[in-house]
Amino acid sequence: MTDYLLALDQGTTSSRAILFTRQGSVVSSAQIPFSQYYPQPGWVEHDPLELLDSQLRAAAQCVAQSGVRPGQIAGVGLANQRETALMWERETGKPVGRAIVWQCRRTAAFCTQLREQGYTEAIRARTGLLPDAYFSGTKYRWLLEHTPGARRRAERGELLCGTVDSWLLWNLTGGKVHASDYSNCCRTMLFDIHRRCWDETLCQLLDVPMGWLPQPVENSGDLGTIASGVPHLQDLAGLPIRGAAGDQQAALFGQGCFQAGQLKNTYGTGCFTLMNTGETPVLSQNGLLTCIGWGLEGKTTYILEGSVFNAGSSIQWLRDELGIIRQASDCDRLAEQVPDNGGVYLVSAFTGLGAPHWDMYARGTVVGLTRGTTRAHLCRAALEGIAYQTADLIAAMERDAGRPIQSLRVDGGASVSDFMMQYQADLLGVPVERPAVVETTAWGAACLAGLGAGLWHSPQEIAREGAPGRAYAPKTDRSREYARWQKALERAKAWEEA
Ligand SMILES: Nc1ncnc2c1ncn2[C@@H]1O[C@H](COP(=O)(O)OP(=O)(O)O)[C@@H](O)[C@H]1O
Ligand SMILES: O=P(O)(O)OC[C@H](O)CO
Repeated sequence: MTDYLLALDQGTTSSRAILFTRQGSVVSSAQIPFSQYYPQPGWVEHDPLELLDSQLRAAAQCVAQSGVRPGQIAGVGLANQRETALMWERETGKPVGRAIVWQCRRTAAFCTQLREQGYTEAIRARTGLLPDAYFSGTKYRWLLEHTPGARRRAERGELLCGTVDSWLLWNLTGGKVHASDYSNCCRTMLFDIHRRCWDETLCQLLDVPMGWLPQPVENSGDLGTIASGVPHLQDLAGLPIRGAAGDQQAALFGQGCFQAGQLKNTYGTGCFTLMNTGETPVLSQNGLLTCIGWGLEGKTTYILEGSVFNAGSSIQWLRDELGIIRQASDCDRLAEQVPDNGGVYLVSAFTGLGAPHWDMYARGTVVGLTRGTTRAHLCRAALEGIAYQTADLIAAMERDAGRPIQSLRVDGGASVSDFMMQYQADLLGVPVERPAVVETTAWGAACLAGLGAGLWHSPQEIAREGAPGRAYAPKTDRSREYARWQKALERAKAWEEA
């Protein structure tokens, strides 16, 4: 019986592989971290070979320890850190330079120039994005401009480029497939989300040759097979790759948000909130991004997306920089020891504020301190601060979508905080639902592969078995605290001078 699905989840700090049953139980998993490179302030790079090697080894280890024979695996699904851009030689497959990671700010000045030259609306109308260094397009441009001979070689077809999904597909298929799925393409600032193709005008504006880019493909279907000779994967040669998506969209899919209006928030280092808006793209009036969730059998599902740049990272700050907790879970324990926040608000704008505020010059702020403030109040303020920022994002989504949300599905490492989940439900006034097993990104990739392999015929047929998760019903009215939060937010805004 080919009843298993293998998900490869290539993330920003580690590569993971999880083998699932078709009912969604985890049979086996493996995780391998890799190096981060910070060659200059604000720059972040990855070594493409380290990414690949860690991912291949994780896959091999996961299957080897599972006791499942490769022949029992119906399909492989990929999920990946999005926007990270790289290039490699068509002939040898060797990477040319390092990958420029999504967090890297090296193209910020060029993006400011695009805004000043009045391109914001044209970019937004076609791509659903705002000109920002976050997206891949200006990273591709940078690679071509700063690598000797690259532009000439790219134009001759000697070099290929892509995001991490393309790099994995190329290597897994032994150089047969140069493609990128819609959910990754739409994060480049070069992709027309309405026509679902690369946009000639934007490619010209960013000086990126169109022939250099991978072929856009749907998120499920025949994406190739694992070639013989792929390092570490000799035993997996011949396995079909049947699904791929950017990790945040994969998580939305894995959370089962198939209906318009359903949304999820992932609480990790930052927060990523995605709402399914159905088959019509909704252009935000409130600073959110419009993207493709997935393309399946000719139908495109669109999403609204917003992110909080610093969420779980504020807990890391309390631990590593202030030293007032020893481990993240201490933060919850302390927060629960005080009856309220004691008037303390922590705005974690360490690197500015993302959607819906978009303030590059905001900075982290703690207000309301008194001589009675304890570390428990600070811990509580940090957790509340994550929930307030999520509430700000969701309020913007509700305005754009023109309807209130019914519930919020959550996942990610920081979603284990019971205190924060309850506070989130109180603030939003709707239930917050956390699945028992929170590896929704990998499960989303597995589901896309399962659809491509024919295990199910539509997303609605996918049913995950297992222990139910936990739902947090709203209990306490937090409108007074939320109003005070808005005041704290104003104190954090426009702090740094340009
Ligand atoms: N009990 C907890 N309460 C609050 N935050 C937590 C808790 N446990 C972990 N975190 C936070 O979760 C984050 C890690 O989540 P994870 O989903 O692994 O992030 P990422 O994928 O961004 O690396 C860290 O920033 C950590 O501070
Ligand atoms: O690798 P993650 O989980 O931090 O996700 C990164 C996002 O895809 C960036 O947009």
